[in-house]
Amino acid sequence: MSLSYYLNKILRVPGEAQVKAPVQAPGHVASSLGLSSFGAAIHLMSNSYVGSSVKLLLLGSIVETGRRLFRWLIDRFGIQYSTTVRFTQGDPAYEWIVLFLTQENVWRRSREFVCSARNSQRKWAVRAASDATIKANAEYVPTYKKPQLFRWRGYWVEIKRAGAVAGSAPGPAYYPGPYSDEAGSIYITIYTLDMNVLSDLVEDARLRYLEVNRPNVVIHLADAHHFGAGGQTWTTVKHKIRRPLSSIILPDGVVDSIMTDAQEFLSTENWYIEAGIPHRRGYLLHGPPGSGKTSTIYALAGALNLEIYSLSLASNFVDDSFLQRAASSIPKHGLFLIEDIDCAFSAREDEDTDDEGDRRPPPAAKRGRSSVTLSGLLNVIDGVGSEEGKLFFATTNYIDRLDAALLRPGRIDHKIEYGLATAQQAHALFLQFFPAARFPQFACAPLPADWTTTTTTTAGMQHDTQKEKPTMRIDALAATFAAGVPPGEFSTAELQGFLQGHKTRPAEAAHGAPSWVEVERTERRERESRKEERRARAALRKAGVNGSGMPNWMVNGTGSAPTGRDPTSVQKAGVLSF
Ligand SMILES: Nc1ncnc2c1ncn2[C@@H]1O[C@H](COP(=O)(O)OP(=O)(O)OP(=O)(O)O)[C@@H](O)[C@H]1O
Repeated sequence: MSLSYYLNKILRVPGEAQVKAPVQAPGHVASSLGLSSFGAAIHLMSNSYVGSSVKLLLLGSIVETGRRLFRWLIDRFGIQYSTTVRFTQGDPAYEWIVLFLTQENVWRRSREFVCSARNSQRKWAVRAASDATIKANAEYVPTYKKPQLFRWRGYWVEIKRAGAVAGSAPGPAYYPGPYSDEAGSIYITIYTLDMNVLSDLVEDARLRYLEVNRPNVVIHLADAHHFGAGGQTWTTVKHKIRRPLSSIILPDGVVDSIMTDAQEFLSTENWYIEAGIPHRRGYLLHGPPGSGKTSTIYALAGALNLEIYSLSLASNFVDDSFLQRAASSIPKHGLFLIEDIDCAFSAREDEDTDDEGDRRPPPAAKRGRSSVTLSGLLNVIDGVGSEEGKLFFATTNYIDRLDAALLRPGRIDHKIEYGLATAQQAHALFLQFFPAARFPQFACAPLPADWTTTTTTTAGMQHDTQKEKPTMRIDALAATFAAGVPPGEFSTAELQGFLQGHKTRPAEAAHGAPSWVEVERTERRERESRKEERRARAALRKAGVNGSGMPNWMVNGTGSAPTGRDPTSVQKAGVLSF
């Protein structure tokens, strides 16, 4: 037989046409197994030149077959003895697993990082530096470009990621593997047959997340920057230190009433089910800017242990479908917050609200046009496609712009009005800024004239409070401050801004309030007169009159002579008289 026949026999590929060889029964079976070929090959190998070539060929075939067999075994093993789960960025479970991986120090085996300046949104960051001052500045985000194995409770777990590294600038996928089209996902594979191990891992991750975030309020924001990647809506997470409810200064009973109502709602789910009433509760906080609406909601969420899902209808990327998806992806007992809810009411957006003395900002609809329609908004509030058990909060500076359909009970169950600071609020705010405990020298004021200054430190901070001579007790100073600020004229945020400028000088703050009020009033008057001028100029432009007092069509031929129009309309603008 020829050499080509033997080679053909050895290297044949299943399914490939074979060179026909004479069949020799009973060696037929051995022949079909390739044993006769093998024997012949051995025989050939004894010939020096041909033999070594065939040996090489044979060796290569064996190695390749072994490799394929190994791959096949790994694949089968992987399919049968592992469970893979995907965590998508934007889902709360993604946050749990990110923290879990960071705590498990999986990054230690990473050899590729993205270095970036530290910021509050980074989730995968590792601050690997021995010097604490350096640590604070830069962070190293593992790319997890290659899958990594780690041990958890005796199980082998593998992590892969797809898409950009969380917290890094959007760009090409860092893991250009089979999942590269799915931005911002983490794949966890556990090598076990037991599904319970997977749920145990996820639960472990969730508990760690709750523990770490105990001192914080977690706020999920819908961020247009990331919108589109995998259709996620809640893509940005912020952690704010919990603010005590007592730090919200409102008329007596206001905060307590919201808190009690919300607590009752959360604890009476069965009652809602039995009564056939959807288990949700809506609150509307309305009033001028800087009066504490958002702060109240954050403080409540902290006290009730709820995560906030917040979006503003003034964001131009929010439309009905986005709103629907965002609402339906909020987990049970999440607090859904819509800021600037008046923005959904474009019907009345063109009304002129710049009345003299109206210090509110332009309506949300004017600041950023929302594509959300009233019916889209009502559907979301009614809970179409969303989990029940949600607290819904909305804020607005313009309650009069809201449609009656929105305000009906069942959608908005509780309306809370916020106002500009009262004397009582000014007094309380002053005491919050200057607690007697931090200013002990004011406790027994007035002091003798020969009182000398000393320097003390409180909680590691050096105060120069003693530089100010305590002539009055703190509570007396608070009363002086409250008397110096006219009630209902300034927001709490404005008073806070003034007091911040006197952090360590309570007496100066208290006695300086009246002159600050005068300065503020002057500035407001100036702002108002500038606004008035702008309004007059706009009216002129509308009427087709230029700066010379002559109609445009008379001076430069632009525009057209007013025909059939009220001839007094220009005069009504208060500028022309001809
Ligand atoms: N009633 C208040 N009690 C305590 N702090 C307040 C109060 N009102 C305002 N502040 C302070 O003023 C700042 C702005 O408050 P906040 O954002 O809650 O106001 P807002 O009413 O939500 O304003 P906007 O309508 O512009 O959203 C915060 O730093 C907050 O601490």
